[in-house]
Amino acid sequence: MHATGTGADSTELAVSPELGTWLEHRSGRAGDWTAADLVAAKRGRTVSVVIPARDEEETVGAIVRTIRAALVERDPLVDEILVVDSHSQDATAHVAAEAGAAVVAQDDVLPTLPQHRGKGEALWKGLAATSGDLVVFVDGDLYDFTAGYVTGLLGPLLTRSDVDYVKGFYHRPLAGEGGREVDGGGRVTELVARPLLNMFWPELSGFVQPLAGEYAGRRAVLEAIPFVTHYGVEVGHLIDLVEWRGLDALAQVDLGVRTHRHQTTQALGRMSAQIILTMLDRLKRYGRLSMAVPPATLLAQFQRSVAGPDTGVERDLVLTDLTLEERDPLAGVVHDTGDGADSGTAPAVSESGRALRRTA
Ligand SMILES: O=c1ccn([C@@H]2O[C@H](COP(=O)(O)OP(=O)(O)O)[C@@H](O)[C@H]2O)c(=O)[nH]1
Ligand SMILES: O=C(O)[C@@H](COP(=O)(O)O)O[C@H]1O[C@H](CO)[C@@H](O)[C@H](O)[C@H]1O
Repeated sequence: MHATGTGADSTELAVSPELGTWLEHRSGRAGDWTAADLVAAKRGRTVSVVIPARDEEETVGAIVRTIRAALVERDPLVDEILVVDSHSQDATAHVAAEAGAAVVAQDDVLPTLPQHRGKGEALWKGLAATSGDLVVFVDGDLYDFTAGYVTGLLGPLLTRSDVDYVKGFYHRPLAGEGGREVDGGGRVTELVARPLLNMFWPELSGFVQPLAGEYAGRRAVLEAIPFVTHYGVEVGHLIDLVEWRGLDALAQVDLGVRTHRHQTTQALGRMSAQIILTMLDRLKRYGRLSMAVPPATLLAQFQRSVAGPDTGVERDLVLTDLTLEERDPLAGVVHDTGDGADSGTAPAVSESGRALRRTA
């Protein structure tokens, strides 16, 4: 493992031997597997792709069409594609259905439960509303998505039995009015998630893109872990899985380049706070940090005043409640709600989604 850098006393720096070994044998490339190879490796297992989508009418259709053409019609690797319409205000649901995906409104899945907002909620509902033995999560705001994202993520899961969860990684340009910064994307990753993971879970510091929105896992494992309802879902997964299954059950695959719709700095401020709160919760949960006073969850931000200065600082004060919410592992919830037609089956998703039956 080539590394650069010297310590304050000019000693050579190096990652731990465990991490060095992990990087060597748990990092792959999307090109390592062809769709045809993976179809042959399925051996009766099924694959679901879940796309969380809030206001993604511009991009979700092309993503669905790409998966359908390459991995349903040409090589039958993917058995179902579900877009979870996450309170979109645009034509996301229509565009996704036209492209050939099943579509379900987020709140129509397990409707008898209290409802939450957020990306993690959309993912958890997507898991509940699908039935594949392997589940691939793909963001709906990608501009240069290729079928290789899906085959790359499925490769380790279909060809190995000792890997439970695979994260994508990629170069992440930041495209904006000022042009394109080649590796400027992943701002919350570089400024928040990576430093904190290196401090508190150094065993996870080998993940090139710990917040990557493209990842896949075995259903039995995904249904056994909680899903933080907002943007803390990715970092929550990594921490919960490394604590439960160990680093060797996790892998990462190079998917090339990823460009996506970027959020504003203020939105990433809220995302950062959700990720920090998730990590503080896990530090406490796993006994790595005790806190005399729990962190406050009300975030105050300041925006250029629209309605005229009302805060004495000539800006509008924007308050957001970031109380950490998470879904319990799905496996327990499905049995507890018992909404299925008979004991142990998953509750039918509403008619706008898919009538799914899954035995326990
Ligand atoms: O409440 C939400 C927030 C986000 N998303 C989707 O989750 C993915 C990633 O979210 P976003 O693009 O906002 O995050 P970023 O990639 O900017 O970090 C996208 O497909 C969003 O449409 C969602 O389904 N529900
Ligand atoms: O990686 C990141 O820093 C953020 C923001 O990315 P950009 O700075 O807009 O490229 O994007 C990711 O983070 C979210 C929270 O984990 C994930 O849900 C997104 O899928 C992922 O794009």
